[in-house]
Amino acid sequence: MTPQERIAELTDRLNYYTHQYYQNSISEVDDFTFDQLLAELADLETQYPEFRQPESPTARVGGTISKEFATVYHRFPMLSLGNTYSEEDLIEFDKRVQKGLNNQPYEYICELKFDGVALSMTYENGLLVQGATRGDGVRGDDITNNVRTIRTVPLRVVGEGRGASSAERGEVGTEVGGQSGSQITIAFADHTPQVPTPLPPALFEVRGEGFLPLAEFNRINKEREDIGEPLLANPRNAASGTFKQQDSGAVAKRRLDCYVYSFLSDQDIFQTHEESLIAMKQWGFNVSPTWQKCTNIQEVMQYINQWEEKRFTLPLGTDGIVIKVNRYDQQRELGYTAKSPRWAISFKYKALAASTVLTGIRYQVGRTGSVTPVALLTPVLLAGTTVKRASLHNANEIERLGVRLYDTVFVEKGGEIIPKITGVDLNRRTDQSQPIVYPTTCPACGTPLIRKEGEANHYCPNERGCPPQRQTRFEHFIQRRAMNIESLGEGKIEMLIDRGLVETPADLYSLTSEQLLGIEKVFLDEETGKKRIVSFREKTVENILTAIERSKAQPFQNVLFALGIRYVGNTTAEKLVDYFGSMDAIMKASQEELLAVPDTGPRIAESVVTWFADEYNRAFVEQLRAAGLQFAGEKKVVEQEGDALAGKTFLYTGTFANFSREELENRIEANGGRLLSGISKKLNYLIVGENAGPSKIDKAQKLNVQMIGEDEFLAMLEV
Ligand SMILES: NC(=O)c1ccc[n+]([C@@H]2O[C@H](COP(=O)([O-])OP(=O)(O)OC[C@H]3O[C@@H](n4cnc5c(N)ncnc54)[C@H](O)[C@@H]3O)[C@@H](O)[C@H]2O)c1
Ligand SMILES: [Zn+2]
Repeated sequence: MTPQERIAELTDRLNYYTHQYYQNSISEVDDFTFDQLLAELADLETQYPEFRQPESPTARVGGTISKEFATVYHRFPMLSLGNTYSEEDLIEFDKRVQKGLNNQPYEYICELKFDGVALSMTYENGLLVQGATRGDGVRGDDITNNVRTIRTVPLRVVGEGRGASSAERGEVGTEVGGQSGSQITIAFADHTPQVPTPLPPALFEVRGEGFLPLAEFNRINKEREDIGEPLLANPRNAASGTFKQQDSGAVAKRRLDCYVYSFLSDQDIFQTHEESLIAMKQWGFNVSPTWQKCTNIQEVMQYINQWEEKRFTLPLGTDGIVIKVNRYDQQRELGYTAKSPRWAISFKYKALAASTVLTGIRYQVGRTGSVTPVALLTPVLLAGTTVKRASLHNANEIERLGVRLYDTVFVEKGGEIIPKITGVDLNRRTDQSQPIVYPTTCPACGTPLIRKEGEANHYCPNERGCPPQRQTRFEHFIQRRAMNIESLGEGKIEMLIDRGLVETPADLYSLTSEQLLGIEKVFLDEETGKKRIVSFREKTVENILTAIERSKAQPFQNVLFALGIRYVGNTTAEKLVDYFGSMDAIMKASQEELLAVPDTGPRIAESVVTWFADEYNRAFVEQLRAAGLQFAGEKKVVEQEGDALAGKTFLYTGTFANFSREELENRIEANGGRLLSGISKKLNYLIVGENAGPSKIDKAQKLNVQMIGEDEFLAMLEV
């Protein structure tokens, strides 16, 4: 391949990855590979500037704007950061800074590089007036409504100091619990203000990283697994996808967070970046306490080393550190390239890897029957924890890696809690290695596995008889958000099933204390080899039976969720109850009727109809009814106000001064109108609010749908 061809190829490939990454929140390659290809392209372009493509990714900020949101122009460009993976590069950077500043003294502020989505937030007279994405650096998407859902982003900034927290005072002992099981104590640097904190100016902007906390990411995935939804790939892409959603109600359900790391204003109220970090914290912004001032590059190196492993204890994913020249006048002196500031750089950690032997594979069967292979490894130390397992996702992944049993494999720890296998050390493959034969039958019950068109996972179709599926169906049923009988956890269900006391969760309601008293089982912890005895003593039995009895009062919405219908999570259950009001109405509903429920698509509708069509499931439901569970809820009654909108269909976009989304929907229905879920020829009116989505407006124009404002809508109601 000639350099010219390689340049063209790299440009295309990198632009494609960039599009996938920013537009579709998908990483087709890992960041290290991406950065290497980008560096290769930059090198080639320096050598052969004549072949440089006009759309080269080397001089542009990666993202773009999308049609779903209104476009905003940034007051100050939102740039990228130069990045490096080596100490040598960092020393080079330091030399450039030194030279650029003509050997004046300077200091750095080091921060963690948070792995999420860059956000810009503008405040006017203390109020949050705009939240935007970085976009192409010049223009971004107006996602104000989504940014407002972040609880740690103040909607209003009052200039009073909030007083320093213990972390800011540099006290040791703040606990950060990102990793399951381990609590590490971290000492943060001293962030005591050196100068009095000024009041915030009338107009200013803060920038930060919007992220999905790891705990939240895991919670969401656990829920998705429970109802049979595909899992989110990683916290960064999940955060990016969430910020792009239109429905800020759905965004609010994922508890996003934001660490703020930069301040911009026309007024010079700070001399240094450090002052701004301290002040933003005092004004009520969420500033991570992990930053530190370093007086030379050696101290920067120490900071880097110090955080290499410790960063895994933080509540979010981080992929490196960011080094910034502290003084603003010096930042100005150093200036910018087209893509990034010359006064800052990021140092990215190479993913922490270790090599170990794959000793076996355990195939786990989930509630909805999906089979997931888990790699069993010879224990190895990685980022401060002993790793014995790694995720392998599915059969495709095993094939992609070409991994065999007893191979030496590389395991890496990225942002996720469970490490993953990233490759095979072929040099160390021995005669002992054996191909992995993916099971064709369920490892738990022997039923032949099936694989649905287009799905990566294999399933065990024996929903009823398969022990782990049965077990997890109970776990689903007793969880707090369902029937709330959590006192049955810790192996107790297994014991009841083993004894033949229960077959389905409905059988719980006929348990008696005579049946339970005295049951005992010894559990052996595989990892520690410790024994644990669970026995049903008088007190335990009493607690369990009381909890079962009490669960009969759980609202209908919880009961519907507890049934364990695929794709029917908590939110969907709530919507179904709002719409139909009772179990009988839902059981009778046709696919079409179900589709009329807000946010219910064909996948859910089909799943509900199929589930209730099954006699076994219906018998289960009847048993629950006989036990006295709540089978009806509050149907959301829309009190009719009139019929001014009768026969007319509506859809809305944007936000409104007089109504919330819900109020607007209620008013439409209360006046005889009907809400549609998308723009089609059937739509009569599109109500356009503030920050309306341009793509909806485009489509409405094309289909000649009448667009009205909030006032016109109100006027229609008056008739
Ligand atoms: N895997 C892929 O397919 C793929 C595709 C495109 C880009 N990428 C990744 O994205 C990177 C390019 O993205 P980029 O241009 O956003 O650069 P970047 O992510 O390397 O650096 C800039 C960004 O860092 C973030 N940041 C986090 N903590 C910060 C802090 N304390 N201070 C300042 N900024 C902080 C900000 O969001 C800022 O916009 C590449 O290096 C690559 O790793 C990956
Ligand atoms: Zn099975």
